[in-house]
Amino acid sequence: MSTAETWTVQKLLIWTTDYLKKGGSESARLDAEVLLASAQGCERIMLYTMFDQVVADDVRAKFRELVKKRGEGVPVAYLVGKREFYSLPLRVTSDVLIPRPETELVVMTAIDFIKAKAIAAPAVIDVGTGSGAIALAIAKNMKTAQVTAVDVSPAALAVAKQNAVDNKLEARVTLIESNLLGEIPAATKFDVIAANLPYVSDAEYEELPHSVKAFEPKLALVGGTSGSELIEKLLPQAAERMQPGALLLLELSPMLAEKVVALLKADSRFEGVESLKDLAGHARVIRATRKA
Ligand SMILES: C[S@@+](CC[C@H](N)C(=O)[O-])C[C@H]1O[C@@H](n2cnc3c(N)ncnc32)[C@H](O)[C@@H]1O
Repeated sequence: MSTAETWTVQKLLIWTTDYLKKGGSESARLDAEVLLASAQGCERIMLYTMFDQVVADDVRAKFRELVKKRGEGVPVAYLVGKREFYSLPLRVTSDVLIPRPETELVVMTAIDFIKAKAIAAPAVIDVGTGSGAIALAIAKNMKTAQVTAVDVSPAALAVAKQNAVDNKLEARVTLIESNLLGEIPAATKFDVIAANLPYVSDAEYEELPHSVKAFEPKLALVGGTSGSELIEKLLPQAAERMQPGALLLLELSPMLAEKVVALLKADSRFEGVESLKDLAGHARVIRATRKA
């Protein structure tokens, strides 16, 4: 990206895509577009109407800085400070996990359940809320839902709070600092308990790509020696706080699915235990209902 040349939007995108591809990005063109739109202060789609326009020096300087960091492996979502989840714009910082598309399966299943049961004012809790992704997507789409979102990280809760305010959902979403359901009285009962808790084992953590390990919070990723420790601790706490017929949804690594299904099946308080597959065909979410 030399200064003597005339850099149009199109030329800049071609150059950057090539640069990021060589650096190992699997989404080089998309990365380049998202970063240029951010530097330019416009929607990505607008770039397509600006291909022949020359990019101003100050925009190019901002863009160069972003591309440099992307080249060092910083995830695009952290660079632009946002990520869309279930059509909801969410702010993300390095204090929260970047919401993943697989997690939309949790939201979809919760919404389908609430609709099918025609629960008038569903009480929902999201355990390990991070950016607030699951809690806010359910609240946004279920207008009568009262949603509680807990996380052990105060820094993550601050991000979730901002996202609740930005999306005008703060009146129906209560944020609580809690180690699993420790701060939620056992007398409080929910219709849906959803959790995308850390599920990476200590050994798997070491093998994660640099772009995850170096930038996303370890607290959001590692579930313990086997990875399932937090999920296992949650099961009895959840059983106590579910209405009869209530739904439990657990996102996990496909490698833990069989183990968690077996644990739930062995627990007489649960029934209807089933694993749900993500778009790649992997067992990604376990569902179970509370026996009456
Ligand atoms: C995998 S991230 C999921 C974030 C968000 N729910 C999502 O799907 O994008 C797990 C979250 O659980 C939180 N967490 C870790 N240990 C916890 C615990 N013992 N109790 C409550 N939350 C915990 C982390 O701080 C992190 O925000």
